[in-house]
Amino acid sequence: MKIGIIGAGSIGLLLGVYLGRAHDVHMFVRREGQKEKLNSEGILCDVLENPTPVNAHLSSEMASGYDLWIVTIKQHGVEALLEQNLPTDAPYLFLQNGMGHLEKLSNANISSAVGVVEHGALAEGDNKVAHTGRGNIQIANFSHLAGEIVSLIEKLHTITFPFYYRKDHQMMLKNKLIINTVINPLTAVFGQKNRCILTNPYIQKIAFQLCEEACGVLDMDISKEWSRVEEIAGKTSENQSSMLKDLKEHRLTEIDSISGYILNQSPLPLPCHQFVISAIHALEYEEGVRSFE
Ligand SMILES: NC(=O)C1=CN([C@@H]2O[C@H](COP(=O)(O)OP(=O)(O)OC[C@H]3O[C@@H](n4cnc5c(N)ncnc54)[C@H](OP(=O)(O)O)[C@@H]3O)[C@@H](O)[C@H]2O)C=CC1
Ligand SMILES: CC(C)(CO)C(=O)C(=O)O
Repeated sequence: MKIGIIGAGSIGLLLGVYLGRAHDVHMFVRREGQKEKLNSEGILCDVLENPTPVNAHLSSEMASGYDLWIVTIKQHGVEALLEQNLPTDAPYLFLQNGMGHLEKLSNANISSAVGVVEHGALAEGDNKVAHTGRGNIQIANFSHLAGEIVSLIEKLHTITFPFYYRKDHQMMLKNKLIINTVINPLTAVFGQKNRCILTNPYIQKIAFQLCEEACGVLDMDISKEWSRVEEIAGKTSENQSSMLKDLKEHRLTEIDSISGYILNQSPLPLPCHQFVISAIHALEYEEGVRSFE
């Protein structure tokens, strides 16, 4: 397949390095320097022997003639991307954490699928990625893709880099959202690795309260979801969450489309969510990436 990947950060590079071994992969980036590096050196990954050659372009150069677009930019960039004049002859796969993008997608004139990434990845420069946690990517139809999605997944799937089909996009994204709304803000506020959810009883207590609030809003079973939070915190215990990494690298976090999404869905006040959102905004302010509104 001819695949366009929009965004070459941690997840974009990870997809590029694996998919580029079997497909004609084109990376769409916004910096000329990154484009040149990708074109001349390909993508390197710590667990793969050779670099994967790819073609790179500026994202302003997106054109028709592709079989699939994969969007790996952060949530807060999705709106601006959708305002571009996007090619409409191929489907789009959106891999963002959170659920803030769904409303924007339902108003866009494109066929789309949404997915959750259960790999850990860390960009180490413009064309290098560390594959820090092996997992899979789950995909569900969002709009106008009904039968097509299964054959897309069959083409993308390999044993070393698996893709799976999920029937219900809401359930898939809600499961991931609960994990992110509990683990991400707490690890970022306290500057701790994911294991703190299990090893620090004070943090664990707040984590459980966040989980309870989120389950109430999303109508999920607290005991099942809490067990999943514990399981993921255990499996990723040595990871720094993406929110903690964003703050350390002086970038805006995805707090508004993760925890903010849950708060906005709730008819009742959610004190723990309200607090962690304000705390992350305060940390973003200290990093110089948020102004006071
Ligand atoms: N990293 C991980 O392990 C996981 C991440 N996710 C999710 O995946 C998504 C991507 O995360 P991640 O890869 O970590 O994020 P990164 O910040 O590492 O990468 C995002 C990339 O998008 C680029 N970008 C932004 N806007 C545009 C644009 N308009 N055109 C082209 N490129 C653009 C940025 O470019 P520039 O460098 O120029 O700023 C950056 O390289 C997020 O929603 C995250 O929550 C989910 C699970 C795990
Ligand atoms: C699962 C988890 C919490 C792993 O770090 C993640 O998705 C993230 O950091 O965004």
